[in-house]
Amino acid sequence: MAPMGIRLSPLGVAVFCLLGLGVLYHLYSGFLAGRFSLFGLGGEPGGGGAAGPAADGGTVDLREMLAVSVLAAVRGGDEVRRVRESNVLHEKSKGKTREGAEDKMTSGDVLSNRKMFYLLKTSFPNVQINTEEHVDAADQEVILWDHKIPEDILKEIATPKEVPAESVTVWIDPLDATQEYTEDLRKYVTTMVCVAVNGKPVLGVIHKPFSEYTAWAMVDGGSNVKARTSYNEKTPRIVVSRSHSGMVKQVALQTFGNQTTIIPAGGAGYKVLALLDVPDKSQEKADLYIHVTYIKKWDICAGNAILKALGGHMTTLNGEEISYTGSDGIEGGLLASIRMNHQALVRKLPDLEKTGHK
Ligand SMILES: Nc1ncnc2c1ncn2[C@@H]1O[C@H](COP(=O)(O)O)[C@@H](OP(=O)(O)O)[C@H]1O
Ligand SMILES: [Mg+2]
Repeated sequence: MAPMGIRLSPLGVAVFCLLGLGVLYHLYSGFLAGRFSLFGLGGEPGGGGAAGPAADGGTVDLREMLAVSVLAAVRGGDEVRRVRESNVLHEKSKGKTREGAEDKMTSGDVLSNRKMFYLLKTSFPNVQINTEEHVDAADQEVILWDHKIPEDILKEIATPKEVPAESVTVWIDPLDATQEYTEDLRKYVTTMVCVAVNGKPVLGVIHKPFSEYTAWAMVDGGSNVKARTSYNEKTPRIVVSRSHSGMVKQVALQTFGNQTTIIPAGGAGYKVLALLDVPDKSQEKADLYIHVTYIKKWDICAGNAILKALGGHMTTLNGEEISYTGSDGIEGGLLASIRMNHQALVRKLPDLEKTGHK
């Protein structure tokens, strides 16, 4: 008999205990989940005060992401140079592009990809990374970043810029201009990293391994590269693909007239650098970059971010902004310009669907 005349039935006690256990389980599992999400980030439990989406993957600092992206592009570039200098490229075809060109891959692509991917993945485990080449999970490499931000970045970008990790998509091109790499046309080759936030290109790094030149920029942050002082809008020099050209020459001449100079060149990274003030002697200069065939986001995201940071534009030929999330490909061609009236250029260009110039 219980005190004060209350009788406890065995069933009531069992239900009460079960309810108590349920409440304890609920409280404790929430507590553990909170701790693990913080440890996954390397943060201190109880510190920070992050809210919203940060509860899942936490935040990342874009200035740190820029430092690691530059390091990744340089380390990948070292592999690209080493393989080229060894003259053993192990060239393979991944298949054909829609237009029937060989889609090539070499040991330079694979080894650079491995370095770049794991450096970024180890440093920022919670962000989505999309890369041109397959990553072999059985061939992992743990490369640790020393958490040093180079002086030139600190000088341009004075404070950290935190964004939710889940808003970030990284695009890696471990070797742009693979076709030209196999032809030993070294000046066209670049390695690239791009960081997009909510699909918008925000950080871009383009590295030329054979000239050891690196261009980087952050939208609303800073850059180590500038636009040139003048561009020819009337009869522009137009840089175009030499190996995936489609009807680009016809489109350019039809739009700007026969006085326009066409510069065929390899690599989307190289072609964006052609629009900027780049000290590298091997770099040709152009006023516009036009592409009409299908292209992938890792080829263009870094150039798009750099142009945007410097006040320029990269859009489809219809003038639409490109979103760097979701699918890999871009269907509507490309127009890249800086210090020009981009929308006026878009209006000048023919509609490729109607003219059949795709
Ligand atoms: N029609 C197409 N289909 C697939 N990839 C294309 C393409 N046109 C261009 N590209 C890719 O975009 C990059 C720049 O091309 P281009 O030098 O012709 O301007 C190259 O990247 P990779 O060398 O990284 O493969 C190339 O393969
Ligand atoms: Mg590429």
